[in-house]
Amino acid sequence: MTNHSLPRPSRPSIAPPTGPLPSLPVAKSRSSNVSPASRTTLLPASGIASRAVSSSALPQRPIQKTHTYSSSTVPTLRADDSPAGPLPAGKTLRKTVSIGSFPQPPKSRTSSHPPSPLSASSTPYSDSMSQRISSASKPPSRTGSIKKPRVSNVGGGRGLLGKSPLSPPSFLNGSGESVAVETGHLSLPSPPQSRNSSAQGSYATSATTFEDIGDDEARGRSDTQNADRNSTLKDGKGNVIVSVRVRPDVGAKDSKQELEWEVNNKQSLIAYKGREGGDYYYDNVFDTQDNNARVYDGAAKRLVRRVMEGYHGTVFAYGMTGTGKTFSMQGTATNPGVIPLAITDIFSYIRETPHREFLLRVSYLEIYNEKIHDLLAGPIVGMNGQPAAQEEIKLREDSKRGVHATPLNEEIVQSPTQLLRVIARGDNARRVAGTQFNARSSRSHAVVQIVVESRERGASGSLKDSKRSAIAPGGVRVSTLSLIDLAGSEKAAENKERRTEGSHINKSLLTLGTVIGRLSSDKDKAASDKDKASKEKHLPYRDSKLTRLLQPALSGNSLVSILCTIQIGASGSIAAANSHTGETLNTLKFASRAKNNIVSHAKKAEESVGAAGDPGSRALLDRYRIEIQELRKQLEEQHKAKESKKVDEERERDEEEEKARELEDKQRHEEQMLEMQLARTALKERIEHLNRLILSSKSLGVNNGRSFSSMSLTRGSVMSNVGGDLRPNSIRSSGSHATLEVPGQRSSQSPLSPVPLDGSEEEDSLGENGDGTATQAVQIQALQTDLADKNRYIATLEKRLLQARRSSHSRVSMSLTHKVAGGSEDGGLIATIAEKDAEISNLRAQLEDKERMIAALTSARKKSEAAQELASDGSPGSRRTSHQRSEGSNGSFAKGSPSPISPKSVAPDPKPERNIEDVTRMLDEMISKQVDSVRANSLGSVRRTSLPHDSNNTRRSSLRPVSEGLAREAS
Ligand SMILES: Nc1ncnc2c1ncn2[C@@H]1O[C@H](COP(=O)(O)OP(=O)(O)OP(=O)(O)O)[C@@H](O)[C@H]1O
Repeated sequence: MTNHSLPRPSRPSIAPPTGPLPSLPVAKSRSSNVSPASRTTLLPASGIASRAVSSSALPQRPIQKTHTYSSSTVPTLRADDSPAGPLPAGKTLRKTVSIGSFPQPPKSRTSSHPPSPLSASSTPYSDSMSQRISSASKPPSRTGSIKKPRVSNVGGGRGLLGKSPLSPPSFLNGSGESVAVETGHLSLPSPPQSRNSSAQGSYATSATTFEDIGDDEARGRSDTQNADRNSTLKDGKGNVIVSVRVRPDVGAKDSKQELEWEVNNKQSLIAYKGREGGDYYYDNVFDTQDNNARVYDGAAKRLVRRVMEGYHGTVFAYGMTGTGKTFSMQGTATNPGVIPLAITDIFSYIRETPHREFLLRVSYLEIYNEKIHDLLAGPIVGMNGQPAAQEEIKLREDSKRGVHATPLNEEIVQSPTQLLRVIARGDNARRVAGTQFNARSSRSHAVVQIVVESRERGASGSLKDSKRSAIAPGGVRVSTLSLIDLAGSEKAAENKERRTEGSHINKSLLTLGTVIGRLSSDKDKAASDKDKASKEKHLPYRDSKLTRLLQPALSGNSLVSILCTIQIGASGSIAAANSHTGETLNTLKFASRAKNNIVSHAKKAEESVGAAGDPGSRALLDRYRIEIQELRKQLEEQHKAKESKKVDEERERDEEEEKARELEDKQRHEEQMLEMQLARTALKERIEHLNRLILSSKSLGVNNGRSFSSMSLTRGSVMSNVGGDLRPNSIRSSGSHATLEVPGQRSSQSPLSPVPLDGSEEEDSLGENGDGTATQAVQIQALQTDLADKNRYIATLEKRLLQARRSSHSRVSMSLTHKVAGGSEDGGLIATIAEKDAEISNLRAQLEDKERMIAALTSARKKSEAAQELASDGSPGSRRTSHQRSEGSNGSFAKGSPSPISPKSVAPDPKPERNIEDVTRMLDEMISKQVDSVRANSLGSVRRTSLPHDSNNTRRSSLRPVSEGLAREAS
């Protein structure tokens, strides 16, 4: 039987402790001492296993890799060393509550169950002995490593993992076996495994479910062990993983020490063969060859995944100073530790879970000299510019958040790089100092806390949709991953500061050990004692900040993974080596107690719905969602308000435009009315003038072709309305005067306007001497006045027309832009304009007629004057005529009696008489024409809109019948 023992490592760089190290608070009653009585392995003193093959000698990866250290003294395991004493049959060593999905036992192919160490009391030693012997008698392995047969009894101490066959399966070793199988040990370095970055490929330790058997196989675990663990697949589930990592030695090695230790990572065994020795089984044992990736895969990967699924998880590294806690947690650039690998996995998980959305926030604190410091707070500058102290951070507890430090910076992170950067910032702020054992010793406990919030995405599950939807169905799940690098226990340093730090560190670690040590009795107590206060009194969580902070994890709310780091070899004095060994044993015992005592009831965090409204809620994701929803609502409201304002403005604008249009229409209408009124007035005035003219002409007898003398004779008849031969000249009533609406104009402009209709006008019209000469002059004067009136009127009309055109142009251009149904109105306007034009041209024509008439009258008068002059040159006719007229004035003439001035009787020259008659006839025609036209115009204006406006001729012709009718009516 040959065991290959490793050469003792020399440690030139790290001097062994010179004095006794302060022992960790290990409850002696639970020590894992292996009772000599129960420890059945009887190793010959010479049977020291040593590494027969150097790691460099064999290029291939060994099937097994166990570093065996031998000791001349064989430790004994006393079953009665257990604080609880020998376990009664069926008594469970640990009460554990597990979740189905978290740690499950490994799958294995065989089912070889070694006897439990506890069975030593109930099982004949011979059984185990025979097994060990048979095991030992197996042919040597490929490397020829033959290990001494040993009995490893762990049952006596709770910290050790052996069990009675009566006891239920252990979380750690499945069936609770205490493996005492001798195996060949290969001291070959195992090549670093390629790390599976996917969270899916993780495997668990003996206490956890193996999801990737291939990984386990790669590790070369023995079939036997896998089988043992498989046997507990169904019933052995735990939420606590305890791993031990052995730090490689550097420099000189203590061969004696090395020989006393056996590290078997395949069996997850660490055996100490010295005094108080024993076999220590854990979920994982990482030897000196294992890199950080392997440590992470074995100790933390599964837990990290569970945290992403909604469980709380705590990973902490515990061990003596300089044993590699920080190295394991942080790692190096080429060998990243648990923290960076966990971060990578967190983001891998998020990528692989598209149906959920996540929010990550991170905080980083340290407990230094029993004070909490925020490592992410950055340097604080005081009022005087000097660095100031941080606000005191306290630990508080509430139902929602449990125990938590406050106030503490939390940073929301969105990428692995960002998260790593935040943590690196905290690392830089952490207190480290050179100590006797570690050039960069952590002087504080450092806690990285990553809070994972997650919630189900919307129904469609697409990122886009979920971004759009304000609130996805379901609540927010909040879980926490705590990654803790504890300060290492250390002996009192010479430096005062280090000593103070060390005392605080040791005190908190002592409290931690005490709490974990009392957890088992707490479990028993829990059933009967529900009182929290008495429980807390029993468990001194409040004795240190560290235990207070770890309270949720230790009291079972969290999945726990404890990585204990040890260093086996220690150079230096015997005392130092002994102290070092004692310290290592303490660490191992702590690990065993933790595994045995910590009971995790970890449950998936509830999805909190509606917690967002609660300001104390941790679910930032929900709060953000609500905030986003509210902001969106505000935005929509603002948008709506803006829209309605716009609509109102538009409506107001429309109303204003409408009003302006109406006003404009009104103005236009008024203008039109005014124009019409003016036109009407002017027309009336003209009619009146013309009427007066007609009256004058008729009273002169122009119409009936009589001579001026006969006209003068008929005047009296007109007045008296006597004589059927006489025409009723006075056809105008005073009503026509009443229609004149511009009296000032009329009275001032027209000399004929105050002409009464009672016949007095005839006095004027007859002239001074009543011989017709004066009448002609009066007529001419009247016509000239009328002409002046017409001119003025035309000027007025033209002015009005111009104004009307201007306003209509502007209106037309306006109405073209926004008028929908203004066509008829425009047509009317245009028609009005055309009508006015026609009227003007008509008036011009009339004016021309008048001018012609005046010219004719003037020439007639001249001729008449010439004729009179001739007559007065000796002709009695003229005097007679005058005489006859005077006679006539005194008496009445019979109808048809010859006129004294008749051409036949008295006219010396028939030519002038003819001329006068012509002129009279012409005037008569013109005047009657004018009267017709004016009357037709004045009456036709009423029907104007329905009349065609194409030309003056058309209008005149169309009006004629009306004027004729009127004339008829008048006559
Ligand atoms: N497994 C390992 N492989 C290689 N080097 C290691 C290993 N573990 C630790 N070391 C080295 O040992 C030294 C001390 O390690 P580390 O600082 O991690 O110890 P520690 O336990 O954190 O000490 P302390 O409690 O004083 O902080 C470091 O230089 C580190 O690189």
